Amino acid sequence: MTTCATLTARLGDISFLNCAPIRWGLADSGAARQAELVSAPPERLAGELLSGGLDISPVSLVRYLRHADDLCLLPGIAIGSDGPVRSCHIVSRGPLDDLDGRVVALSAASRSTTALARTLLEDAVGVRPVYRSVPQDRQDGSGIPAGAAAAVLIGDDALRLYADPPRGVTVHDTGALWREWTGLPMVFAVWAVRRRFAEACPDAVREAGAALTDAVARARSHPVEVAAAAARESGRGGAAPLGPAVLLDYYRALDYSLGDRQLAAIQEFALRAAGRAGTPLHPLHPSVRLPAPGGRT
Ligand SMILES: C=C(O[C@@H]1C=C(C(=O)O)C=C[C@H]1O)C(=O)O
Repeated sequence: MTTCATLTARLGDISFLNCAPIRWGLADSGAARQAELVSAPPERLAGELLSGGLDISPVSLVRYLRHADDLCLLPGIAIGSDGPVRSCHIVSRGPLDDLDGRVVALSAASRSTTALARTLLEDAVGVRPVYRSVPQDRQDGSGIPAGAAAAVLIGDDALRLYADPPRGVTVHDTGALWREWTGLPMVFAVWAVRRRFAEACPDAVREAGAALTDAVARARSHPVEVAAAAARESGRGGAAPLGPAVLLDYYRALDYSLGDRQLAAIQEFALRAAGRAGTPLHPLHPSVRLPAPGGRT
């Protein structure tokens, strides 16, 4: 049985710096003290959400589009960019049009960027690489594993490569490539709600949605504090810390909104990337609407 209480939804949190502003905003408002926040990489969160261990979580856009029958889209919040995103890349040792027949390593941590990169390489650049899935943490300093000519990677590792590209490696920002090709923003991740939880506890969902959009607004109005907090977070676990200036630029590039342009971009992505994500992608349908208070839509 599902029990409902305000802000007791089990909330996922992507353990990358892309969600540091949201963590900051939830701490600033005090919502973080009430909510149960589970931090993990996006694929682990998707597994937890689909198996019922979480109620609401950010997941890769592809995960949402694949499972749109079981998930609702939380309105008003996403992770995307209108142009360069700085943390979702194809990294290569040569031009992208040299990748025909060569091995491109795809980070197993990503579903959206890997499908986007395949679409860009095959349909915009016009090459047919051979793909190999690799755990992202096995990639070496260049981001490109032995035997591969290029790699697709996301998150903090990708942001580090962007901030300080190794010699001989070119970083191709997939948000920028998608924008050049389609004129549209890209949505990499959305917040999804288990449909059964949304139907049973619409008020808890609305409250969690309000807390998250409020967290984004708070972070947006304190960019310097957010960048400083994220810079401290970036050095945890022995990683080389990123400077606040890099993070300030990163959060300027990231767009946490989900408006009409982003919804149109999701439709376009679902059409263009169909077949590159392993399983069919649902186009957006009325299921994006949350159930109305007191009943189903
Ligand atoms: C901007 C990012 O957004 C993300 C990209 C994802 C993907 O490619 O599947 C999934 C979740 C987000 O973490 C990033 O990870 O750098």
